[in-house]
Amino acid sequence: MAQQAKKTRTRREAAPRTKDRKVYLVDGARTPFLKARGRPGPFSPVDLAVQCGRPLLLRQPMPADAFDQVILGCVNVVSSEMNPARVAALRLGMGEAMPAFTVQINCGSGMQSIDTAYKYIRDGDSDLILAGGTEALSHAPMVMKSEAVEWLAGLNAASSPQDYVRQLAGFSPGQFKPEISLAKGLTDPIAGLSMGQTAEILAKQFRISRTQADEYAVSSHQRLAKAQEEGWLEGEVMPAISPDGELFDRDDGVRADTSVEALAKLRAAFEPPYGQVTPGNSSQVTDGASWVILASEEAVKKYDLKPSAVLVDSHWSALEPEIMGLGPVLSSTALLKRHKAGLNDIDLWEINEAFAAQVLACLRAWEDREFCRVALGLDEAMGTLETERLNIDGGAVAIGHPVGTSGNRIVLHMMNALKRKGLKRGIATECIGGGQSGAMLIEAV
Ligand SMILES: CC(=O)CC(=O)SCCNC(=O)CCNC(=O)[C@H](O)C(C)(C)COP(=O)(O)OP(=O)(O)OC[C@H]1O[C@@H](n2cnc3c(N)ncnc32)[C@H](O)[C@@H]1OP(=O)(O)O
Repeated sequence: MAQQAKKTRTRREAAPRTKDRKVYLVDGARTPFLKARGRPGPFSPVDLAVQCGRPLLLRQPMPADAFDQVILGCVNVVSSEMNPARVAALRLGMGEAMPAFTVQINCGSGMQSIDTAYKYIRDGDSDLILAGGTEALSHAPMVMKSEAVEWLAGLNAASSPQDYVRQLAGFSPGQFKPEISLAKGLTDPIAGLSMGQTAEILAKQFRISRTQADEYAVSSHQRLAKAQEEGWLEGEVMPAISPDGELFDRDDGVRADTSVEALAKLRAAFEPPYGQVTPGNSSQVTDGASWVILASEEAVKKYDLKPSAVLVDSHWSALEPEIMGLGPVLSSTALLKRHKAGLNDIDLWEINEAFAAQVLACLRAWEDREFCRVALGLDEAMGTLETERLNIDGGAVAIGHPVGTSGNRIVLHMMNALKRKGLKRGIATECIGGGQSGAMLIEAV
């Protein structure tokens, strides 16, 4: 355990800041997260961003063109919507003069957009930014194998009938079996492991049992079901209406009636037959978008905004791709150290649930003295994070995980949950495929 943690690295600003302005999280909204059900869903990435962006902008006191820029995270950009940030900004009526750019850092994309906005505002470059994440995993394209592309290129380049016939003779139907880009995208190109296999590694290393992972998954569903029932997601989840008039008003992957017994029957998804990561304890493949509005003190005063929280600090870390799921331990511990806080000094935590076993491994890592000594440079174990502080309204196992969106969703939900419960400090953190991680410290105002 300690061995593989040696190569971890954390990032810190190289130059001293010239300005250090307060950055407010004003408001935000998301779509319901819609499970990908084997065919393209009703919304493209930009459709999703527009569905929740429009009601969010309409409830603000300032006009849509008052923003300085739009930043949007998206992993799987579709070719008809290149630079989805700009397409969304224009479709949202933010004006042709609105600068907008898209960021991609796998599952960190929706959090990276917030962090980039935070730094623009903190450093005095902007006053008001719309930062989001969007992903339509159900639209992930099927791609042709490179052999098929080469064969077609050869056919196209044939300069004589003989050449053409020779090329035709090389035809093999097997070359044309499409690759699903989603499965490819969820496989680490360096480690050659699917994201699910990286969770299997953590489950073994930190001795997470199948039952523990399944219990965690059941609790995620129960917490989300309760939040839906109690209306705690109102204002955060905006209904979406498809072009043919179908209304989507809640995260549709929730299974309120699931049980540990039902989950125990599911087959391992990534390492059958003995693996323990299953469809029931993995994050779901979903479509969804989320936005957060960030503002400087000047913008808050100018438009008489009522911010929910202050974004106090952020941190990014990197580690081996094979154990990418441990990333939250690194990035959030760096924040805790910088702010001289322990795990339970933070009122609420959002750790994105890529996999139940991966979240549990993070909790175990903090309890492991040797891991904390070698990987985190601490004398003692960090301790036990009280689970009633963690993902209090469910996580990606129940809600779903549109990869470019989730980092944004957890910050949005953190700011709303702190407000609802009258609590002060929260950390939102997530693992990132490729072996990275981001964390944000937020304080309610
Ligand atoms: C990428 C980064 O940068 C970092 C990261 O976050 S890594 C994480 C990225 N995301 C992923 O890797 C996605 C992980 N998840 C998956 O790939 C897929 O969900 C999976 C391959 C594990 C399963 O896919 P699937 O087979 O389509 O699952 P799904 O349709 O949800 O479930 C199959 C069946 O299991 C059963 N099931 C699933 N969940 C259940 C539950 N909670 N209770 C009872 N039964 C359940 C049901 O019978 C279900 O069939 P129905 O929906 O028809 O009832």
